[in-house]
Amino acid sequence: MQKTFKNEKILFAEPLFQCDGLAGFTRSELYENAIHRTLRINQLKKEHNWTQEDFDIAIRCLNYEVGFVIHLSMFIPAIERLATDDQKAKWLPLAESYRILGTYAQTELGHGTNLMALETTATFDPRTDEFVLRTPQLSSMKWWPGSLGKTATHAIVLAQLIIGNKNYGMNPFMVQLRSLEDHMPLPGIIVGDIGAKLGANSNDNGFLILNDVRIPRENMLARNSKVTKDGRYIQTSTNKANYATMVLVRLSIIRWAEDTIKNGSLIAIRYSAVRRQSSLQAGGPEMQVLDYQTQQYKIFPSLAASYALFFTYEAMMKEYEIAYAQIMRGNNQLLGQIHGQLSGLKAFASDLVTYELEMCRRSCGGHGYLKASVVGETLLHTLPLVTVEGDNTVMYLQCARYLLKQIAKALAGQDVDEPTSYLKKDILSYTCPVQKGEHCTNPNYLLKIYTQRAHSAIASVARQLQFDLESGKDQSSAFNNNLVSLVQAAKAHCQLCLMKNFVESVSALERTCSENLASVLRQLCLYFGLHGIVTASGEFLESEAIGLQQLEWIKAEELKSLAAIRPNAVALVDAFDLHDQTVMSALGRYDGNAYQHLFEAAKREPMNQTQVPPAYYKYLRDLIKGQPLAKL
Ligand SMILES: CCCCCCCCCCC/C=C/C(=O)SCCNC(=O)CCNC(=O)[C@H](O)C(C)(C)COP(=O)(O)OP(=O)(O)OC[C@H]1O[C@@H](n2cnc3c(N)ncnc32)[C@H](O)[C@@H]1OP(=O)(O)O
Ligand SMILES: Cc1cc2nc3c(=O)[nH]c(=O)nc-3n(C[C@H](O)[C@H](O)[C@H](O)COP(=O)(O)OP(=O)(O)OC[C@H]3O[C@@H](n4cnc5c(N)ncnc54)[C@H](O)[C@@H]3O)c2cc1C
Repeated sequence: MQKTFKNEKILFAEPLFQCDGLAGFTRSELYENAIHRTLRINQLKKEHNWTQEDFDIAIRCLNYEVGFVIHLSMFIPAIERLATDDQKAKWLPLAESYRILGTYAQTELGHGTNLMALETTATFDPRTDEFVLRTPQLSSMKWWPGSLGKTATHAIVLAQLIIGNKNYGMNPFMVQLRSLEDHMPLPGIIVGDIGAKLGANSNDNGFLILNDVRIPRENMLARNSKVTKDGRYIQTSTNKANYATMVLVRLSIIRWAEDTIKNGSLIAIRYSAVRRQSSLQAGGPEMQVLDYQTQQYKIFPSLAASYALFFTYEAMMKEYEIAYAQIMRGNNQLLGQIHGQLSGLKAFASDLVTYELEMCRRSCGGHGYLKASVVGETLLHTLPLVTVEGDNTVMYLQCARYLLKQIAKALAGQDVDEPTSYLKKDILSYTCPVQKGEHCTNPNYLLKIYTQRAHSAIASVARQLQFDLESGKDQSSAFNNNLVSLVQAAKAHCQLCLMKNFVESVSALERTCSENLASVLRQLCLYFGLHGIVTASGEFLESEAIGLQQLEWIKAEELKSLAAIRPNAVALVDAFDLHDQTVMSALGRYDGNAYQHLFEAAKREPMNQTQVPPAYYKYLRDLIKGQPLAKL
């Protein structure tokens, strides 16, 4: 599942990467430890001639609990996508050698989603051939960018370009924030950390106020648009190309989601295999909780999601690479497709894993509430994925916007993109392929059902929008009246994408892998499809992709699938090939000794380093001895 990291032994031989001790760290210690880790991984990369992929896998092995995440995942990619060749030649070597440390400063205190309303300005001053950057009011200050608080020496600042009295919209500007001599903020720069978060507290997300900060004209990243010395704005590519960095990160978030749900399902399944509790026969032996149908119903969806997201990430990475190669050659034909696809799938993947991680946590009972189980920590670290790189609702709406354009093309008899080719079909010619119970065991039949449900959802909201417009509603009112249905249509399309990628990937694999493995993967794919229909049965019925009889057969087959998966459940999470130090969980260790590891973790608890707590001498002693308490 994860390209086996041949360097795992090297990495985890070092105490720095042994994760048990992170509990109890202060924010400053977490921050420092994260920086130390990234720089040490960089040294290991050089010492052992690791590839960039090895470097990336090492970071994933540490659950991204490293420093410079935005420098690596946004600042450098933004230079690669938004800078001219000359600017790349200047800035990339500095960034790649960590001589400058960067962030991507787009979100403001007052705006994150609505980029058109960003308040930071970059005003061209022809007298000095400079831009003057300012955050004009409180709500304008940059707020959230990772590494901005205490680390970044430079920021790619997204600001409204002003020339004369005209606003040319959001453009990217390279701004130095701190001295490279003493790390002090430069004149006009007020910068700091925005404070503790629910998780990811090793990251110094920060705020930035710009008080008339002057930068040279050549600091505007000018691949897609530039300003001439005499103040003319020249656009060399669509301004949507300035959004390219976000598209890449949305792809990375799908893999981040895959990594977190693999951790969660591994912890839940391994613990459920060793935990014995209660028995079905009076006086009988206690059962492995993994044998309870309800426990399987709780956690097998996370197992199936792990594989579904793995296959979808692999497929979308290929789709992105094709699109990006064309875009970097100036051909934006696939820009809309890749934006629409990745907006929706980033939202769907992060929604899916945050829900399933909570189910994994709950499945561990009381121990799921201990930090040492790590499943709760994993959820806390995953929660931002529903917001970062675009709030999920807004991302679904971007996907829906793309789907509306595609169905309009389909209905006009024009070509449509491959991911939406199903919209060309005649929706009325559909017949549910499941005409008897055993048909539910055919993933291809289920795929047809997903296709019809998605097609129906998109067609239905398109019709409703058209009806609202023809009834006299203006565009924005018609849209706002249908936002919920638009989100629903986007989710239907995304769930179809996951199912399609799962079915096609297993079909390709079975041509080369053993029949045993093929049969296990087919079973998991079938379960993923059945469960997805059951959990959204209302929409599948509403779309007439299935009827009540089919739903009855599908529900029965889903429960049978649980029992079929049970014998392979532990092997399927072992197949993730995750090191204990990656999972870090006392409940999910490969040796299965959950109770011993829980107790070891408890013994490491700082409060247990002394038998009698300081509070005894302050409060408890007199209380217990019946002595009057001093004034508190
Ligand atoms: C080493 C470690 C690895 C770790 C890997 C993971 C790291 C994760 C770290 C994450 C840290 C977090 C970073 C951030 O959050 S950065 C800030 C992210 N912010 C956003 O995403 C803002 C969301 N808002 C928007 O994108 C836009 O405001 C929005 C799309 C909602 C609206 O755009 P706009 O205002 O321009 O208006 P329209 O909707 O009309 O769109 C106009 C046209 O532009 C097209 N479009 C929009 N976005 C894109 C895009 N990204 N790419 C391409 N095209 C885009 C849109 O389709 C419209 O086109 P048409 O006119 O043809 O329809
Ligand atoms: C951990 C973390 C790290 C981050 N790192 C960075 C970074 O490095 N760089 C950076 O620039 N930013 C960063 N961000 C900011 C992030 O990109 C924004 O928070 C995100 O884009 C959401 O925008 P917002 O916060 O303004 O939410 P809002 O858009 O204000 O969302 C509030 C509510 O309004 C709804 N809403 C908003 N617009 C619409 C609409 N058009 N239609 C329907 N509903 C709508 C949303 O669905 C949501 O329910 C980070 C955020 C977090 C949490």
